[in-house]
This record gives sequence, C-alpha cells and structure tokens, in this order.
Amino acid sequence: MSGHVDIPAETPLLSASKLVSSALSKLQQGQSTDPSALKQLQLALSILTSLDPYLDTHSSPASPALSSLLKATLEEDWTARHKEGKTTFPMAAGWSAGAYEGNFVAHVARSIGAKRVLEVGMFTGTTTLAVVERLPPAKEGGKIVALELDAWLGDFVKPHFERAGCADKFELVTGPAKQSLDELTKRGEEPFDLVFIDADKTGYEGYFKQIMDGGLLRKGGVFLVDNTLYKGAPLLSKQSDRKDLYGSVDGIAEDNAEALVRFNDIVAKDDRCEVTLLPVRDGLTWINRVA
Ligand SMILES: C[S@@+](CC[C@H](N)C(=O)[O-])C[C@H]1O[C@@H](n2cnc3c(N)ncnc32)[C@H](O)[C@@H]1O
Repeated sequence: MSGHVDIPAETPLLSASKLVSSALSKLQQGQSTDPSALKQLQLALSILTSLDPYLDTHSSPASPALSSLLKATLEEDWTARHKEGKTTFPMAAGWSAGAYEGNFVAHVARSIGAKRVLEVGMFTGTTTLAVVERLPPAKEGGKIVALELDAWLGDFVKPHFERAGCADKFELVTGPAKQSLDELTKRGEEPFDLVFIDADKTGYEGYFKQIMDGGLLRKGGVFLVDNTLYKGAPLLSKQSDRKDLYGSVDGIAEDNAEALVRFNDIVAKDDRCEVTLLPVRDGLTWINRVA
C-alpha cells in the first residue's frame, strides 16, 4: 500500500498552535480579560521565536573558516555593491542559508559518501564552504561545482576557500543557471552525488527537469531543495489565503511563493523520486532519485 498516512506529529509548532488556538477561542468567546489567554499567547510566541536560535545553539558550531565567511557576509555593504552593479539583485546577508543549514547539507553529503556536489545559487558560498570542507581531497575525487549569476561573488568567496585549503575542490560557473546547466551537460560532466538547489525560486522547476533529464544527478543520488515551505505560503492551500499572507507579511514575493507551491506538487508526484519535505528553516526537500 502506498500513499500518505497521517500520523499526528508532536512538534514544537503543534504545541504553539494549540496554545494559540486555545487562547483565540477564549478571546473569541469575549473573555478578552482572561489572563491565561494572554499567557498562552506569550508562551506560543516564545516557542515560535526560540526554535531557530535553539536549533543553532544545539547543533555543531561552524568551523573557523565558515565563521569568518559568515562574518564577512554579515558585514558586507550589500546596498553599495548593488548600486555599483556588482550584484544583479539587491541582496542581504539573510540570503545566506547560514551555519545550521550549511552544516545540515554538509552532514547529508558526508552521510551519503558524496564526492561530487552541485550547488545551484551560491551567494557568498557559506553552504558551499561547509560542504567542501567535508568532501574527500581533490585527488580522491572531491569536488563541488557552484552555479552563480554574479561573477563578483566569486571574488568575494575566493580568499575564504583559499584560506580553508579547499580551493582545489571548488569550481564556480557564472551566468544564468539554465545556461550553466546546459554547459555542464554538453561538456559531459560526470553525474553528481548531491545537488543543492537554492537559486531563483521561479527557476526551480526548470532546474529540476534539466538536472534529471540531462543526467546530472546519478541514479541513487540526492537533491536538497531550499525554501520549499517559503515563509509558510505553501501551507495555505487556498490561493485567496495566500494572497492575504502576501498582503500582510513583508518580504514575501508572490511569484516565488506560487512557483514553490507548484514545484512541491510536481516533485511529490514524480515517480522517479522519493520525497521528504523537512521543516528545516524555510523548508528543505530531500529527494532521492530512485529511477
Ligand atoms: C538564496 S541565495 C543562495 C544562498 C546559498 N545557496 C547559501 O546556501 O547560502 C540565491 C543565489 O542565487 C543566485 N541566482 C539568482 N538567480 C540566478 C540564476 N538565474 N542563475 C544563477 N544564480 C542565480 C543569486 O544571485 C543568489 O546569490
């Protein structure tokens, strides 16, 4: 028997939602002065806001090289770089997946014994560095290829990879990822063991198809795809509710959100894949290519 069997998950988010739901029903019954409702909402808020910092502090810390790259990412003047034309988009340090997720992708790479990794959308290379530090030496086949639109980001990351002693395991291919993936296929690049997709969200569907059809991920290999719970939008099944979300929370791009709603539906139904959507940060989908 196959399909989805829902076993209720006991998670921090479930606790928070129970608290909010109980408090809300009291408030809706006109008991707005009930102090327990306020306390429940405060507890819910604490749980919701503590989750990500707690995950960070109870997971392995970043290596010295990764800490220094994260610091440089945080301290960079992204507004100035965009004005100078060095970056296509107005970027921010928050575009980095950060130490926790970078380390998670690296754990996966190590656990599956990956030697060859492809990253689509590098930014300041924090995940790239976390992964490359754990790959086998270049002479044993360890290699990460990162695709990135902006060549300037290559200059930004280079000294960090050199200092970490990993420059020989790293190749950057600049330009639009669609073209770069075509180039990799044309030059007969050996299939990768792990592919991390984290570039423009409206491109995900195309990148997934190109990688699968172009044979860039080996059979048995793993995709990790970032932002698949994009700010919570895919959790709202009605488009009218999602529109309310876009209107009420800053920083949610409707085209990105809708692209991820579609992407999640497509991969969940792809019978060449085994798919687990993990609530890691903004959602991380783990896809095993089985055919
Ligand atoms: C969210 S950031 C990547 C973060 C990075 N993977 C990490 O783990 O920290 C997305 C990156 O994708 C790049 N990007 C956007 N559109 C792209 C495209 N069409 N082709 C290649 N890269 C693109 C952006 O320039 C940006 O650096």
